[in-house]
Amino acid sequence: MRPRSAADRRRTPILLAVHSARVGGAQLMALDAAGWLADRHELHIAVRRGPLYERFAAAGRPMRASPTMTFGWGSRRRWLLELARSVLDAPRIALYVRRHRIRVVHTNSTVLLGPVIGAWLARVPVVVYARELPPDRRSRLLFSLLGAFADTVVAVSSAVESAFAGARGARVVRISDGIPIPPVPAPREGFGSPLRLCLVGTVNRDGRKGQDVAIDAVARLTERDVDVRLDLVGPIQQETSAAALAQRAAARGVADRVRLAGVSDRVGDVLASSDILLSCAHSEPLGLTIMEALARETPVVATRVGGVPDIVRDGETGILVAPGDPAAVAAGVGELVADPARARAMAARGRIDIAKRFDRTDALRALEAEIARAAAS
Ligand SMILES: CC(=O)N[C@H]1[C@@H](OP(=O)(O)OP(=O)(O)OC[C@H]2O[C@@H](n3ccc(=O)[nH]c3=O)[C@H](O)[C@@H]2O)O[C@H](CO)[C@@H](O)[C@@H]1O
Ligand SMILES: O=P([O-])([O-])O[C@@H]1[C@@H](O)[C@H](O)[C@@H](O)[C@H](O)[C@@H]1O
Repeated sequence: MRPRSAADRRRTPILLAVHSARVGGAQLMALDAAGWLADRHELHIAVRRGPLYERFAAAGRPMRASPTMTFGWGSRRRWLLELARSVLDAPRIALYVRRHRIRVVHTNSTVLLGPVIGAWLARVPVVVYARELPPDRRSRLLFSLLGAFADTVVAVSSAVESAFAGARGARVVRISDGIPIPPVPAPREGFGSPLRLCLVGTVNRDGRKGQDVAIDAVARLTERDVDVRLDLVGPIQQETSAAALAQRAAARGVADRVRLAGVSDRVGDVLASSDILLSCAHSEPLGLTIMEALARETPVVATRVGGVPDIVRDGETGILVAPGDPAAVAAGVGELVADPARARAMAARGRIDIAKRFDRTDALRALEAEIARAAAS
């Protein structure tokens, strides 16, 4: 057997638990962290099957995933069942942790409870990345449990940090997710005709990303004779939700202007070729697509919810509007279109600001430091 080198001894055995392998911000950020941690440590990954599974499995040693909790919908009975399943999974995790001498457990989402209790049972620290906002009382209870069992809670924004304000036990720190900053784009002239809007986000049953509001905003712009197209890009979780959006566009008379594009693995290109990104979320813990748009100097109109004001400086780097208000979204778009030079200047300032505050490497280094801190405790 090869003697362990000094570099090997510095490699900490870490178990990363990921809540799903579907395309979504919390999963993509976990994938990025997995690559970063795997280059520097011994990484084990608990993740279920899904479109991103192979990429996770390539980064670390895969193990069976833990059950998850759902947020904001479903019956009380279902929630209790999920809670019971999560708790019952904890001994399996504890056994794995002991057997593989794991030093830290890291979870990518607050919907995972089993690995947190499992680590506690095995007496190793847990670092929870909190990327959600609790929509109801049950989720707040879940946050209290996480706060009690975790060693460190990493909150992705000030809004998420506030949701852990009363948490007992855990150290709560804020590390916003970061993105790779692309090269400065070629200068663009004015806006396109038709005006190309896009909204990037999952189509799911709770309509959290506000695609409905974006469609209604398109209808209002059309009434004002603005020739506009809207691409709704993102995985479609329920066909019924997608059908409801298509129906809405038809009912507002803008079916030919709205396209449900489905999931894309080239969101950067979509953003770079759009005139304006709309972020119409009703609730948003952070909002990666806003950063991704600004990093490409694509102007942004976004709802003032959750962590979004952490990203967008209203009137300086983008336009913030009230949630659930299509007229306000349309007015925000109108404001940008009326003054393309100002819109470009805002987006250019946005790029500089994003590069300074939301750089991928800075975020990953900060996370690794928290994991190292926990391991040393
Ligand atoms: C409701 C909720 O909990 N939202 C949070 C969640 O994920 P949520 O899944 O809502 O993530 P975001 O909207 O922030 O980001 C989605 C990510 O998926 C990518 N994408 C999207 C569509 C597509 O077709 N292809 C694709 O690759 C986007 O480029 C982006 O990188 O974690 C993010 C990361 O902390 C936070 O910013 C969000 O506030
Ligand atoms: O449901 P799903 O698409 O697997 O996962 C979702 C993620 O995409 C999102 O990033 C997370 O914050 C949500 O709470 C949710 O869990």
